[in-house]
Amino acid sequence: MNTNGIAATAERKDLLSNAQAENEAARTLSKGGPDYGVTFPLWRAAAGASWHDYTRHPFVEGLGDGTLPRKAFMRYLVQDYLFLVQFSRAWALAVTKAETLDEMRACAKTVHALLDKELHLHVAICAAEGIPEAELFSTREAPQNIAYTRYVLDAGHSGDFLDLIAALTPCVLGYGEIGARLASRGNETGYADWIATYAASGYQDTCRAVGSLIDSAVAYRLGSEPQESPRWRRLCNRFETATRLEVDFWEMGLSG
Ligand SMILES: Cc1ncc(C[n+]2csc(CCO)c2C)c(N)n1
Repeated sequence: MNTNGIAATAERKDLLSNAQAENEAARTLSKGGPDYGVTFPLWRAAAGASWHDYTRHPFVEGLGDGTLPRKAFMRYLVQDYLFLVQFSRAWALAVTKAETLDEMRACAKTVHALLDKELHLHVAICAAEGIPEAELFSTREAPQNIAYTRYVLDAGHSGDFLDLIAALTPCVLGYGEIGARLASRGNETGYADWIATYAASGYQDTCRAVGSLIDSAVAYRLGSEPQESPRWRRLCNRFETATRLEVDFWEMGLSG
């Protein structure tokens, strides 16, 4: 093959991969979002309109088109710092509720990522706005923040690993879905860094890893037909309740 032939093949491959990427995006949209495994899409479908209210909330749309007032974003971000502190505790609880070493490792990794990466992002943005970390830590928690984080912790304390994971899932995978969708619109907004954090391939990989953790945890405890288990409905309820608490969290950002 001459060099032109090689170039033409490379170009065709590019065209093909673009077409594949577009097909993938179209399939993703028609399904209501990325799958991240097999359990998550079932829980998402069972949550019905609540999932839409969470992932298409006006706060989210404002991030996407840049119309979200900075004051609302900062109110959200300061509360989110406190939220992440409680979520680190919840993932640490998941380490103690785990039943396999792989589960323990996956949850411990998330605790580490939260404490050593995600929290720093919030601290850096707040520092740039003149809010020091000590002030963040001593801010009063909003009732919506208390309701959500303590609901998740209670799901873990009163239930088993699956109860806790079902309550943790909307947070992790919902942000993956929101980030991917907002980034695919390609708007240049003041919130591009926030969007890029969750659209990044690193975070999308995390979402797939968490999706696979959920699938294995469900199969390990409920077998190959989990939807037949008497526990299935309760897990769907946990997922939906956490989803509704995410909606309230966005509302808190817009209030005041
Ligand atoms: C209200 C609220 N919900 C979800 C997230 C996203 N999030 C929370 S913890 C975590 C990492 C793994 O658990 C991610 C991505 C957030 N920051 N704030």
